[in-house]
Amino acid sequence: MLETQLRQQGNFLQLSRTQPASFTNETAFKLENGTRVSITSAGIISFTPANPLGKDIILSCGVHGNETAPIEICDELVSLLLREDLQACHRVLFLFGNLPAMDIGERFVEENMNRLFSGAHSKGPGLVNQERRRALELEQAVADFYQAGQAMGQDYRCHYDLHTAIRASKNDKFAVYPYRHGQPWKASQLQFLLACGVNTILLSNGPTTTFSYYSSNEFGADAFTVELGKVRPFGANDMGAFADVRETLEKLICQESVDLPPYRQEDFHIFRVHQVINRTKEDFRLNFADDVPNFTDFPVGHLLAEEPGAAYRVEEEGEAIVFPNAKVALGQRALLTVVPTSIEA
Ligand SMILES: O=C(O)CCC(=O)N[C@@H](CCC(=O)O)C(=O)O
Ligand SMILES: [Zn+2]
Repeated sequence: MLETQLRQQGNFLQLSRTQPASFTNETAFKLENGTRVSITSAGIISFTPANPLGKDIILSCGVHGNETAPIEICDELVSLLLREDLQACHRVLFLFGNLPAMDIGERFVEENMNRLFSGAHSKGPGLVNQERRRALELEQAVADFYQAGQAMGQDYRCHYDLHTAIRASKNDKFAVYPYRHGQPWKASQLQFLLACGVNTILLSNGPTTTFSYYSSNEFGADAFTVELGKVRPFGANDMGAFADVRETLEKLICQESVDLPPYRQEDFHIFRVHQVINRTKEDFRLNFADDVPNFTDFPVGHLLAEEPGAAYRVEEEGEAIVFPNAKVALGQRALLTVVPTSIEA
């Protein structure tokens, strides 16, 4: 009954949100084209072709519940795969992160899930809320998926964690490249992101508790947090703005390889993280307006933010702001600053 509904209607996300208990026990079945479908929990579904080619691909979305465009993109891809209008040739795992936050149209219910990976979910008070328990469940889904792939001889891992930003951005689509502990940044990955319409890259300067860093650091996956424009409610996204990313993800899943032109530095805006400014006091203030877009730069010495006992100023030429949010929980990142840089091709 569940299987028939999924195969005919492809409505996995809708069922996950409205009847999560249907997926308490694993649901597994084979499509006519030989692909094995496995659902291990609400919002967690994988597709394994009969003869998978070498890539183990993870696409996650909705780690923040109000970031709807990526959820709509993944929902459509899952639906097409279930109805066999698309056929995967690589293994692919889709993770719809924070289902309860989607229902209330908020970034999170109790706690920002994208600060809870790499074990942070179990630190401090422990697994006390649904975001913490879900972060653990998502980590386990990633580990199980990649370990099963390894046992099958799969030889490549990637994870694109799809988001949208709270503010408008001067560069509308951008990606955060998690810290690689001295390993080289990969130009081929930047070419893939460019094909998705993402021409702006932030190179992280240290470990974080984000989902993309978890997959990169613990499983050697090519992993990114990908920001696909600005947050809008379900149904309010101009899906035409996501045609490139939608098409390129389809190629990633359904073609042996994605044809990409050689890397050209001039196609990109590349930044490295310079300052990570955390809110440590209740009275934390940003010194610019709410509608100042991401990637706006300020003159050296300009006061960016302050709280009792601390003033944060621009330190380098071209230093620009990203992800400003004065309302984050105490101890969390309230602002990143970035400076232009380049990578060796
Ligand atoms: O626009 C914002 O302020 C936040 C958008 C967002 O959710 N960004 C991610 C980035 C994660 C990373 O640094 O890799 C986040 O803040 O979790
Ligand atoms: Zn987000």
